[in-house]
Amino acid sequence: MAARLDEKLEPIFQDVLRRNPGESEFHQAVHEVLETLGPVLVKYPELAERKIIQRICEPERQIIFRVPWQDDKGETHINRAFRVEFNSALGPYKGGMRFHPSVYLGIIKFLGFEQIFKNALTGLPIGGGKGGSDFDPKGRSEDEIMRFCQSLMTELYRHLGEYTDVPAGDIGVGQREVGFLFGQYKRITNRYESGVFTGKGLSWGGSRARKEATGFGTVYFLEEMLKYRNDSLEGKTCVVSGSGNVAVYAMEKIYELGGKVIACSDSSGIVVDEKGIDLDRVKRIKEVERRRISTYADELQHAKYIEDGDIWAVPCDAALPCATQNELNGKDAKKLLDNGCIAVAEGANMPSTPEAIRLFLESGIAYGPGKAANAGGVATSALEMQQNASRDSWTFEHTEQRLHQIMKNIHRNCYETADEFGAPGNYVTGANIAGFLKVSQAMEAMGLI
Ligand SMILES: NC(=O)C1=CN([C@@H]2O[C@H](COP(=O)(O)OP(=O)(O)OC[C@H]3O[C@@H](n4cnc5c(N)ncnc54)[C@H](O)[C@@H]3O)[C@@H](O)[C@H]2O)C=CC1
Ligand SMILES: O=C(O)CCC(=O)C(=O)O
Repeated sequence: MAARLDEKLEPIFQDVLRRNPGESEFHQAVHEVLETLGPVLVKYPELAERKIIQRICEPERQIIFRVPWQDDKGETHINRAFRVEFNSALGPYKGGMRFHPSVYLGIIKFLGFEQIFKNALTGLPIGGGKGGSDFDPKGRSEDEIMRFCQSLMTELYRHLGEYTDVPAGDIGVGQREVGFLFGQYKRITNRYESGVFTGKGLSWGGSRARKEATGFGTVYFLEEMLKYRNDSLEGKTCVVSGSGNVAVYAMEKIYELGGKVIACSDSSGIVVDEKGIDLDRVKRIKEVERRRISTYADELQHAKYIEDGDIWAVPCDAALPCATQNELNGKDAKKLLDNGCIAVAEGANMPSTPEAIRLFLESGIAYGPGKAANAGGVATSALEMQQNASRDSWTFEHTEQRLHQIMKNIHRNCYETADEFGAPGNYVTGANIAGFLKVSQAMEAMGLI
């Protein structure tokens, strides 16, 4: 675990450890936020008296339930699912659902905790929540996935609602799964409540640019960080981990803004293509055929596939971790810095370990933490909710323009807040404090909640 906290914050963290045993990812996420809040308590001592931090660290509600389902052979399986409704001071709980075998309460809690601050930074009326299951979709047929989603929603529906809790996708949950989940919600409740889910298909209430939003937003954030340093993405070499929803559209926007992507990955290995990753090929392999990224190198002789390879060892100007938590550790950070990397923008949630973050901050490179850099996805989800509420459907251009402006605002807010609290250029401090102040002010106004 990272450095000791200041004397007011350390007991709060010790309490989080005691109350949430074994949830290491949640501890990590809380510690990272507490590390930056010292100057806030100096400026606003009343927040400490009213235990606002302790309240924010405790979810408003945690739902854990059984999901029984049958595979194609008739065999019964039991999975566990979660929805952590963390904080609703700013709006209905909002955050994705993750299907991955590694999912347990500690992962959903870390994601829900991050979501509180991220959603506050968007400036839109959304609280923080997250959900998921230890179900592994890999190798499952479409029918099996549908049955699993229907069983999960048969329990979860009673906790959702457009004014209560609004899920979306995350790892292992894309538009197909959102369709199965939303369909079962509609069937059970007998309500076409479009705003209860985001990431929907365009013909049934989805928003244009939502699919692209997280990746595009991450690159807009990167562009802003570079612009503030009188630099740009033009001609920059980038590596992007993952090849899922966030990674694919981050790559697309990098190309649009004049950069070049030379490596991407999946959970089996990495692909390096010095000529520039062929994005149409990646989209076909991943979005249509749902195959491994190694297929890329099978098809293109000049590209290199390295099983279990280390993407952060590929020299680059900018690195975009877009796969999963703790995928970039201290050694990786050192490799990136030694190879001349000047910027890191996180498309994934908490992809860098505390040691990696420390090295990035000490080096003075442009480092954009996930809760700021990847907020474009959830922001566009909130725009989807706006369109649903007004029975409207915006153009791609209009929605993307809104997304772009939101990312510029988030960047400026983080930058200026970091400055104000004595940490110029430190977007971790800026994002945590700006998000925290917005949520705590709303909580204060509502009394002891
Ligand atoms: N989808 C969204 O709108 C948002 C997603 N995120 C975050 O972005 C990251 C990626 O999410 P999506 O692209 O939506 O998911 P996805 O399921 O579309 O893609 C995930 C990618 O990460 C790789 N991956 C997953 N687990 C891995 C592991 N243990 N080791 C190595 N690679 C692994 C997968 O092979 C895949 O390429 C996650 O951290 C998620 O929480 C953050 C904000 C919004
Ligand atoms: O669009 C959403 O509601 C959720 C996006 C998400 O899960 C995230 O920001 O990590």
